[in-house]
Amino acid sequence: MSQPWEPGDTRGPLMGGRGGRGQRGLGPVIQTLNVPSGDSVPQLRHQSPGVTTAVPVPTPHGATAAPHPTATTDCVPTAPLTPSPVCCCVSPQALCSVSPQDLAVPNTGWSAAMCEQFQRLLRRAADGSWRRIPSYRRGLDYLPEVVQMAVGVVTRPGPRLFLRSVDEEGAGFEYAIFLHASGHRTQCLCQLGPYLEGHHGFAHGGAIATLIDSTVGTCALAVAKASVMTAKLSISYLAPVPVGAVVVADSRMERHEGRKIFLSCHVRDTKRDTLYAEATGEDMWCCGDGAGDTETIPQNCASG
Ligand SMILES: CCCCCCCCCCCC(=O)SCCNC(=O)CCNC(=O)[C@H](O)C(C)(C)COP(=O)(O)OP(=O)(O)OC[C@H]1O[C@@H](n2cnc3c(N)ncnc32)[C@H](O)[C@@H]1OP(=O)(O)O
Repeated sequence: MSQPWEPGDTRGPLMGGRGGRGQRGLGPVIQTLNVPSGDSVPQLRHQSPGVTTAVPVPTPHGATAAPHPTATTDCVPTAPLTPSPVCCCVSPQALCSVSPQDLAVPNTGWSAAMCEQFQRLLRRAADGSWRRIPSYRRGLDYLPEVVQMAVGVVTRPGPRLFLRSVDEEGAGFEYAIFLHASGHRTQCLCQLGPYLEGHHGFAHGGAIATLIDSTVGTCALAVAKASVMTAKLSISYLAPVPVGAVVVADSRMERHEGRKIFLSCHVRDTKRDTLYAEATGEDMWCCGDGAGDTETIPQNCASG
């Protein structure tokens, strides 16, 4: 299996240094939840040291999306990007009104295999059967339409999402989650970077668990349209995942009872030759009494 970096490969995050996301320190305050629709890819950022440029890229429908503003290009801070000692929730970018940066798009840390699979999944999504879910650094901006239903309009920055805790492109989790039109299935295309290594050359089991939990959790969120918590996760690790490998975690709802949503997840290579892990999970939505079938799952726990 090909690795995204080789020693001396200047594409790699270990050579590229920090700040590949175009931001350092804390991210911008989220002013709006109007994010790009799930099936368009707003930008592919090309990078040279110290410069991040938004360039248009083709959408899956063949149109060319306008460059999406980034904090780096449109919101250049005038102070060093270090967290404020007074309030950890305010950054130099906080006054900017840019939209949050969608990170579920190609960057310089994505391997050719990752880009190829991403394009394949975008093509598959073009008929509306799937859609790409934008992904942001902060959890509350994640799956915004679902979160908004669960907790109302978000007016402050959410906590930083664990999977987006590594800024260096390609070093940690690089991923894009696709949601099936049924709302009961998610697929996460993921490249596991070198900071996720456990045994030499292989991804840490906790990283695999994180990938699975996030894919399953996103599926549960989409089903419940409300806040959910993972109550149980059982994983069988069947084969080690090489660092740098591109995998697909495929999760679906199996059934639900009351507040519990039962889900399954399989992690495979992109050719489906290797089953790396299989898992079952139970997520519980965190308000209301629950219900016996999908139709009666509370659509808005905040008001129901
Ligand atoms: C926002 C953007 C995000 C954006 C991110 C989106 C994707 C990322 C998803 C990440 C998900 C996570 O990592 S979540 C973080 C990891 N998970 C957690 O921290 C959960 C910790 N556990 C809890 O908070 C709690 O135990 C809950 C919520 C799971 C359940 O507590 P509860 O609501 O008080 O329920 P309780 O009354 O005790 O029990 C109700 C019924 O459920 C059963 N039950 C209770 N707990 C469990 C359990 N762990 N496993 C099985 N069954 C259980 C009880 O036996 C009982 O059955 P009966 O008597 O009725 O038959």
